[in-house]
Amino acid sequence: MEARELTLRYGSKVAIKQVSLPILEHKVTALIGPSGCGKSTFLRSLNRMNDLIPGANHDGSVFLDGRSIHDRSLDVVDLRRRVGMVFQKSNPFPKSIFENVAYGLRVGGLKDKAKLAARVEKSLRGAALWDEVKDRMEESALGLSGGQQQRLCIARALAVEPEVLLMDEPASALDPIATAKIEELIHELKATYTIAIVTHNMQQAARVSDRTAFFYMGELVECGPTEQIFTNPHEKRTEDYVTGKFG
Ligand SMILES: Nc1ncnc2c1ncn2[C@@H]1O[C@H](COP(=O)(O)OP(=O)(O)OP(=O)(O)O)[C@@H](O)[C@H]1O
Repeated sequence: MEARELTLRYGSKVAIKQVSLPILEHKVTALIGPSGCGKSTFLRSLNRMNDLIPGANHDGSVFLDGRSIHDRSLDVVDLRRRVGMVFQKSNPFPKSIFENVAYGLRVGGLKDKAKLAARVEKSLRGAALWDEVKDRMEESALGLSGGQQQRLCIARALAVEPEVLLMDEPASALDPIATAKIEELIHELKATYTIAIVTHNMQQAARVSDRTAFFYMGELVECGPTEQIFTNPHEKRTEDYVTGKFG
């Protein structure tokens, strides 16, 4: 995926300004920066989730496989299937574990029970949750722990076989053990998926990402290999942020 000179406004308020940023295939790109700098806005622009916010409007483009995601002939539902999203707070449906993962498949028209079961199992395995839930598939998803619920939401996103996964602070509500599991999972998922992740936690960005993009007041200050951004950034503002001079 690639954003080119993307500007997004809420009404007349500019949230991100002329951001050009590639999200490289099979890599993890971390979006960092102080609160309100536009990280989530940028992330939501990648699958047009901002379209759902009244007054949101944009200039510039986002390309997926070389095609603009704002192309009139593009089906937004299909875009969101290809570019899935996991939110800060896990949001399982008040349904069984099985039905949470099967949901998108049923909406997509898959009815065959054996095929549904196979896809649900594959997705739960992909989200490193299968062993913990395989004997309780009919129980309510709301009975899972916070970390399990978040992995269930990841399984739900994986079930419809996306190409890109957008994660908005997926571990910020979790304890250190559950966080470590999510980070390990992100590492495994990048073999199959392209990932963009917003995180407030710089150690987490350093641990999970290949590339890091630093945003400040709606602008992309710089993006590069994570190690370079943390040890040898080109911009003074990046250095000040990653060394904790401001937050
Ligand atoms: N729905 C909205 N309506 C109006 N303004 C919004 C909306 N969502 C975000 N904003 C504004 O856009 C700017 C960027 O917000 P955004 O949430 O993208 O930043 P962020 O870097 O993700 O922040 P945080 O780290 O605190 O989540 C902020 O000034 C914010 O107040």
